[in-house]
Amino acid sequence: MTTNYTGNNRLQGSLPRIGIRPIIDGRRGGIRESLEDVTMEMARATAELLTNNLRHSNGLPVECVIADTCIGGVVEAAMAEEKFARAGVGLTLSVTPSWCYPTETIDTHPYRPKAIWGFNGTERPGAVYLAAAMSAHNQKGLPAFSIYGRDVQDIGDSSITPDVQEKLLQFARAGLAVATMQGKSYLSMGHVSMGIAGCLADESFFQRYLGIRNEYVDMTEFVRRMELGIYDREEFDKALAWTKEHCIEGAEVNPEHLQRSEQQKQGDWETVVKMTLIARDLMIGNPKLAELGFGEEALGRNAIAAGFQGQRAWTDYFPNGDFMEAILTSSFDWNGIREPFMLATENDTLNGVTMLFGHLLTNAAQIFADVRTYWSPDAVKRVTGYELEGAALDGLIHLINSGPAALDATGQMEVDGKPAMKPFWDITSEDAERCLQATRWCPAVDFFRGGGFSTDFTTRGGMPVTMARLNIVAGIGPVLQLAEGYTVELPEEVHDKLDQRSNPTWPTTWFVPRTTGEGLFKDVYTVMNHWGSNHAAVSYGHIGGDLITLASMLRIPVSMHNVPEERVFRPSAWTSFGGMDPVGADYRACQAFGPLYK
Ligand SMILES: C[C@H](O)[C@@H](O)[C@@H](O)C(=O)CO
Ligand SMILES: [Mn+2]
Repeated sequence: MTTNYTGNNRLQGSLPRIGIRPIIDGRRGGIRESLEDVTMEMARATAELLTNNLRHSNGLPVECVIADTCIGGVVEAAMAEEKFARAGVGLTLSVTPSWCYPTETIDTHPYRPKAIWGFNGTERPGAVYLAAAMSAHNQKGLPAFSIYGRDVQDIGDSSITPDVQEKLLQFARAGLAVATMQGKSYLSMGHVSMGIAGCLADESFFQRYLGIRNEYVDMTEFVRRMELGIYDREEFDKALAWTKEHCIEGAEVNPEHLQRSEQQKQGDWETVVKMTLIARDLMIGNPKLAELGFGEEALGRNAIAAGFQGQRAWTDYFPNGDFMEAILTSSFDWNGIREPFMLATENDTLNGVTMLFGHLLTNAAQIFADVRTYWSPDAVKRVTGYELEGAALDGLIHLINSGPAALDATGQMEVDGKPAMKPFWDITSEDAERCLQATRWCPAVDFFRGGGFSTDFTTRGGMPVTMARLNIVAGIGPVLQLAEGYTVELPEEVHDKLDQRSNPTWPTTWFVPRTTGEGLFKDVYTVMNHWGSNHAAVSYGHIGGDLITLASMLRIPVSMHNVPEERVFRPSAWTSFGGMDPVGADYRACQAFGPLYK
């Protein structure tokens, strides 16, 4: 399989760059001159760190743009701003080892994420500037992130200490996510699925918090395109052949009278492959369609995320979207290894956004899941006779989407010998093949009268993951909740007994959140009992700190998390909203500053 960088970067809009702003004491005749080199070196070192450690989710390198001069006053600040505007800078990092003049030099862009690294060296009062600049940002209502290393360094020491590196990268990952979403679309294919409120696209939320435009297409568009052949028919032939070779049919669990004939199933395979091509083309377009005479369709909808309603209007008659959603959210298909798409089942727009957050922060595929069942140790013992042990000692949560999930979630890829979900550029064709081999495609069950093929696999245990969900609550607006934890594996016969009670043809991830013995993380049951929706998006790694940083940039409060304090990184202003009560301060700050794009 080849690695294919053309994935989703047919999206319009430049990939955001990071602006680096070297700030300096403007006094010439000695002071400024003595600082020029060391300040510009800080900028170069910062740019090198970011470029070497960050990539856009489509695999392209993240570029930094350094101001042409050190910024000692308002004119040089304006010159830098002009350069950044031309270069598509979406977030800025100011760096300085010395005292400078805050209101003359800070980044006053109204919504662009911004941070300042004040060098901890006492030859010059860099930290004094940092605090004064933060005070200016806070007085002006332009929240900014403060980065200050713990140990004093000698002036001229151009190394970036690990604690500063961590903060610079955490800020940059979240800031890139904010900037990447701006100006893109969320495409609803269909509308509300079975009364799920998350399907209601809250345009005010998308526009004012994310800068994302809502686009809509009726599901009949799939019928039009299939019947009129508005898809790349050569690719279809290639895709169908690949599907027949790599997608192994699984158990037929339907009763006789509901089973579809072999002929029907062959037709269903063709339909679901076409649906996959069409959904992708609807999201990001396809120049091949223009060659077929369909210029408008070739453009797509510039969708960085989308949802497919599926149930029930479509699935009561046509094959369901499980294959389409599973393949598109995976990091590979018949064209090779590529960036996964963010495609929400049942068009749950809020879970789709949560998937998008996780994807932009990790660059990996995301799991869409129903949060279906909490299994207590007693219940597992009663039903299976098995005593839960190890990480599952306190019980476990059955995450199982109603049919599809990214094949990356099989956990067949590894990092350092452990199950993982990797950015597509680190995935090998052997990884992809193992994921496919660990998956069975089972004829759809009775919920889906029109047939289709659901994604049956069980995630390997031992993977660090973060479960999250964006909710919208009247009177507050968007609220994020998250739980870091691990996947766990049950003995096969135990899993089968529990799985058979649910829907054994669907994808299972057994999840145990990290609990603290108190509050919302008192125990596993409490986490499930306070989950705000039927769905969750699951990312690889413990990314709760990054999600908290991202949420603060978007002014979205976090209602529930189990992230240790040292990984919680928000703008310095949050402290003034009651740093002794961080959760309340978060709510008060988000309320006070309001949506990022107002
Ligand atoms: C098949 C069922 O209708 C499921 O799709 C339904 O229970 C859900 O997934 C609800 O989120
Ligand atoms: Mn669901």
